[in-house]
Amino acid sequence: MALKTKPTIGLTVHVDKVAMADALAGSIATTLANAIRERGEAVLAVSGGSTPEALYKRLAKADLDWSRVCVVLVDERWVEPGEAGSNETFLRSTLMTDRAAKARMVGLKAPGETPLDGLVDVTERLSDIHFPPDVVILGMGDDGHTASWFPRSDGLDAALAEAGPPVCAIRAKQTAVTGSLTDRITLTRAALAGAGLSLLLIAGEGKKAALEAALGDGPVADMPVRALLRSQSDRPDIHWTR
Ligand SMILES: O=C1O[C@H](COP(=O)(O)O)[C@@H](O)[C@H](O)[C@H]1O
Repeated sequence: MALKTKPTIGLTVHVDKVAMADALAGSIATTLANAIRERGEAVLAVSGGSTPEALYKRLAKADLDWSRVCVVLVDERWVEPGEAGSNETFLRSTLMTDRAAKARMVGLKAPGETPLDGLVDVTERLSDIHFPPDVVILGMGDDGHTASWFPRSDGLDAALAEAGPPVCAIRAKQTAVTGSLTDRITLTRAALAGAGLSLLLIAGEGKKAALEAALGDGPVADMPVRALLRSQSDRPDIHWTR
């Protein structure tokens, strides 16, 4: 059961991650099905992280023509599939199972020492994908990053630009909150803006405090999720659970 609380924040609270999954899987599947009916295909952009795991496993069972769904990663660490931290590996073992195994998945890791080296390949890979996606599932870090839009990172301006390429390289700065970070590649705000359904999923008291901070005053560069929270058109629906 989902309870609407704190209307100033606009946060939907769920009792746990399974309840969050049950509450959201239906509207995600319906949005994808509508896109398939209208365009013949649907695009689902997905984040890694621990919060959406139950949702992905639940969504994988949805009665949908998954052969017409393209699943694209929102962001990726610059590691090979199978290596620690790979979002692609996480998605293959959670979402790309059951009925959803028929979907096409587009990962963001390409050959190259760094994300900048791989950018041309990944941009080419994304060239036949319909942007904005029909559904975007985002998470948020304690530092206020979403996707791989890290505070004060090299590449953040490109990530937050309202027009431009769909993907960019990110080199995050090490902070007390995040520790050391692997270089990342991420979809940009330009790619994600205007999605049919945009969801920001967060879990835990720490993330709730981070959300409250992000909803307060301060530079976008300090908590890049603010770029979306302050947007009239691209503000995601926010869902929280313990
Ligand atoms: O670093 C990342 O973390 C966030 C959130 O992760 P969670 O474990 O709190 O759910 C995720 O959305 C993002 O894709 C990832 O790069």
